[in-house]
Amino acid sequence: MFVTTPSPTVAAATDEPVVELRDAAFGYGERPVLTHVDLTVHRGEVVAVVGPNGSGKSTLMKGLLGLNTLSSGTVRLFGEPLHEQGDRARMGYVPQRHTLSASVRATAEEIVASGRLPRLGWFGRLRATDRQIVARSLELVGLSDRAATEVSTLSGGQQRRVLIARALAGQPEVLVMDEPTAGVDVASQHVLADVLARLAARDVTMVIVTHEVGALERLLTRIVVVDAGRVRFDGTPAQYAAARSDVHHDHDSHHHDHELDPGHGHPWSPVGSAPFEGVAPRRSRRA
Ligand SMILES: Nc1ncnc2c1ncn2[C@@H]1O[C@H](COP(=O)(O)OP(=O)(O)OP(=O)(O)O)[C@@H](O)[C@H]1O
Repeated sequence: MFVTTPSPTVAAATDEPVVELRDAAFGYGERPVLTHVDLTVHRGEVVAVVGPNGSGKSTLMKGLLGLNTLSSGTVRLFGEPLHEQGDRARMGYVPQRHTLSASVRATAEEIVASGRLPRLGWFGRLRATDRQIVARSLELVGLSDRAATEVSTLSGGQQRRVLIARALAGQPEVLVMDEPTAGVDVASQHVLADVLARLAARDVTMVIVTHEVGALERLLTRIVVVDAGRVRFDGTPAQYAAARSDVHHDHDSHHHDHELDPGHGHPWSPVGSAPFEGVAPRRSRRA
């Protein structure tokens, strides 16, 4: 309900995790891609999930949305087992590399309105409140003035923002985003970071797969490192920076492995761009 009425009272009333994974294993067929995942997300947190290409980040996101096979362990959403979760709209999802095809002939407003579908009543018609929520979602991503624009004429960054607005229109309680800033120019990345900061200020819980931690550092409460199908680290940005500098120190003196380095020298790696230098310790959660 954050678009019209942020619900801090709900957050204050319950300390129950919104997402809770215990020893979970996820995959697509017989063999799990990710194993032994323990992850707890509380209301109001902004969690970045980082790691090398192919390490299992998207698989983790799909796993907590129930979009792939849970082969062992448990996933609980809002205190209930995943498969008993009746209201799927409580989890919003912005999938990876999803842009709108050039052949889509629809305005930004129409695309965002489609995100309202899970919330519509029997007759499936947009009511005045739905239209207000659609308008508010466009406003949150800074695209009110493009509501009537054909999406195919928008830039890649603007299209990503339309897709975020579409997810917001469903009024999810948790927003799961798979690389929302990937493939857009630096200026658009900053605009997207501002959009996410606005959502964080409204206590929207977010789990964000990203290769550009630096652009989001000011709003993160936690960083989770996934590598080779396992969660290797889970802590605050300050703990992450400290752990990484320890590992690097060890490496400099003893040539140890870069256990916490999600980049392993990948060009996108936050390592080297010093994303966490000088970041003050943050609340581990907002709620
Ligand atoms: N639909 C699928 N069916 C089978 N295997 C898959 C599927 N999607 C991903 N995989 C495999 O799961 C592993 C992890 O992939 P995943 O997409 O989760 O990694 P990632 O960390 O998100 O990578 P990237 O940073 O490149 O997006 C890879 O070995 C990949 O080939």
